[in-house]
Amino acid sequence: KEVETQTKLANVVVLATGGTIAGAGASAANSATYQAAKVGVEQLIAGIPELSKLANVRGEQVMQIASESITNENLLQLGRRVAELADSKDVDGIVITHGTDTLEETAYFLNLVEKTDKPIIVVGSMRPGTAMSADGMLNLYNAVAVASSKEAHGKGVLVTMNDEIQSGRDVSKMINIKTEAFKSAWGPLGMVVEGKSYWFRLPAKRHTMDSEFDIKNIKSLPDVEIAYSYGNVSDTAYKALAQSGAKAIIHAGTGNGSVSSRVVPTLQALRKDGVQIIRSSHVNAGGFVLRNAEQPDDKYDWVVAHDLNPQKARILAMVALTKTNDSKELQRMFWEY
Ligand SMILES: NC(=O)C[C@H](N)C(=O)O
Repeated sequence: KEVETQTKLANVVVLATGGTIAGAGASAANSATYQAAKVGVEQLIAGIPELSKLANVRGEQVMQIASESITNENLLQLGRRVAELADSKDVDGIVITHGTDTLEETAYFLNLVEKTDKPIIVVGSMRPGTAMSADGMLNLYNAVAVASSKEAHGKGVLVTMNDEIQSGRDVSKMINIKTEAFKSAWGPLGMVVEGKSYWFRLPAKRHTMDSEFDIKNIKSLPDVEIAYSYGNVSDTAYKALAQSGAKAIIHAGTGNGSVSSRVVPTLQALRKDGVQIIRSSHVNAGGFVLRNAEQPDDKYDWVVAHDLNPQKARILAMVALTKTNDSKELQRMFWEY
């Protein structure tokens, strides 16, 4: 009987990339002072014997870095490995352990470019495994639970943090000191409790199987940079980014992606020179940027990022620019993804 249940378990691969979930501190009291990316994937898996009841789990160490240091090359490397595994009939679900600083970027990237309906779950932790009340163990357990479930198929790339199942597209790190750190302006898709998932809503935006992007066709990612806005902002950063070769600049604007009158002429000129200008918002709980509100985007030929925060807008812009440099097409993509 036991053998029978064993064979029915899903095959889940844990791709480890580093982060605090693989972090280690000097003492159990060190919840914030520690080194990220120290513990290997085998040790992470071995630390949760209960995983073997959920799935046949094996690990692969893809990289071992703190996620603030992730590069476009790292993203492509990870994306390609995920695609290979998703193509394998021996793999039912994929979990990626990741630092939380750029977790939302990687999750959104994979959501755009992986052509599979198999579950892909990105997970991290806010405290290292050596700390009191470390959250990584349960987050990873929940990730494997969702990755091995039938219900997670076709829902795009997901993130399991703090018992919630979030869409990789929507979720963002909102605070860096609480375990309740990851939120979406539009709410979680579901919850995981004791290894079982409970679903409440579905993602509405195009993703994975329904996406026009495919990691297999992406050789490299173009340079897209972000410039932050605030009172008394100057145009220095925008000019410097364009000069260094940025194909698009994400304007991390105030409010509705508004642009200071000191910066508008520079952004108009940069657009004339061929740089795509994409207006997003850095407001805390989630921006909502509309075309021709605050600025005449039609007239200036700018694009709006709608509800994507600046770092997510950078991801979509890079992926989109591998297909087109037409601002109308870019705008369509920003509405659809
Ligand atoms: N909580 C974390 O994972 C933060 C860490 N700096 C990282 O992103 O790798």
